[in-house]
Amino acid sequence: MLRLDNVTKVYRTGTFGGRTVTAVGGVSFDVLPGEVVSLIGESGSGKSTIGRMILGLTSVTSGAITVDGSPVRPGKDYYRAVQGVFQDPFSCYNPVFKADRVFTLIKESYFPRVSAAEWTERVDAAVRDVRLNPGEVLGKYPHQLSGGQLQRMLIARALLLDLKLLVADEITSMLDASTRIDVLNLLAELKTRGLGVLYVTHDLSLGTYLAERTVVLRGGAVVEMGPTDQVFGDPRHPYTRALLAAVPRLNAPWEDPSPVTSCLYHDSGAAGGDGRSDGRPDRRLVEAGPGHLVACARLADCPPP
Ligand SMILES: Nc1ncnc2c1ncn2[C@@H]1O[C@H](COP(=O)(O)OP(=O)(O)OP(=O)(O)O)[C@@H](O)[C@H]1O
Repeated sequence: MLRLDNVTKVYRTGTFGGRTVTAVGGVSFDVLPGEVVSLIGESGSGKSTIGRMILGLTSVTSGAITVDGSPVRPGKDYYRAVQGVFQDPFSCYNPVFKADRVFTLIKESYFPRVSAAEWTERVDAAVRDVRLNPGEVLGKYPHQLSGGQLQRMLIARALLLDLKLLVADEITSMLDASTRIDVLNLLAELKTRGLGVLYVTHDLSLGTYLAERTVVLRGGAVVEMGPTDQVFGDPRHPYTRALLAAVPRLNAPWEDPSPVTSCLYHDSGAAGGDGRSDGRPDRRLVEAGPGHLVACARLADCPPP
């Protein structure tokens, strides 16, 4: 199980690192085995930073990320269990080598003692698992394959390991509509194998398609999270409502989301007598229903995280 506990990431910027950007502030959520959780937010909300911290590609400033109770430890053992697939499949392949070199590298690192014949069988099985025909994709250069085929080969590569968690960061945004649905259905199948999937996207409709739970992120903090049907069927935070209102609908003009008339956080008394919290965004989440958590909707009245 993946768990983020009050995770914050502050980047240093500027010529001598004199300025800082809080990309993620006090985020807590988990992803259970066999569950797809979608992490939704607009550009710059901190989604990729969370993915990169889980994959050990950037450090955590404070808080903790654990997988099955162990902290992120970039290295062979960790990547045997935790893998990422990203938006642009072409950037993951060296155009000089055939695309199936991604499988060879996995064999060299993780399974050097597996015989060539057995490895061929395993690769064929993994490629078929992602609904590709080995005869059509193996032995080809990246430019001879489509984005969808390359993306599925990266998922097949992950399946060759003893994977527990897959971070899928905008993996369908460069694919055409039908290939996108194929890849989403594939992710949905992965969860039946007990794999946890963190599906990072800015596209609401894709997130709702396959995720049991949804985490809505804004400005590096969670504004609402819970069962997907609750978050999108009964959105309680104005930002979630605004996101939903912004989804284009055929024959329906765009409407402003309904104005904020109440705030669960303040109205529940969770803010204390003076209406202020200790500034930790996760503390500002209150329960709107079972497992359905909503942040303060009058952020201006609360101290910044
Ligand atoms: N290496 C970095 N150094 C400094 N600031 C960064 C760095 N990476 C990201 N940021 C900043 O952190 C914030 C969150 O960025 P992040 O890429 O995580 O957002 P995102 O939600 O994934 O956006 P997008 O959907 O556009 O990829 C942004 O303000 C971004 O400018």
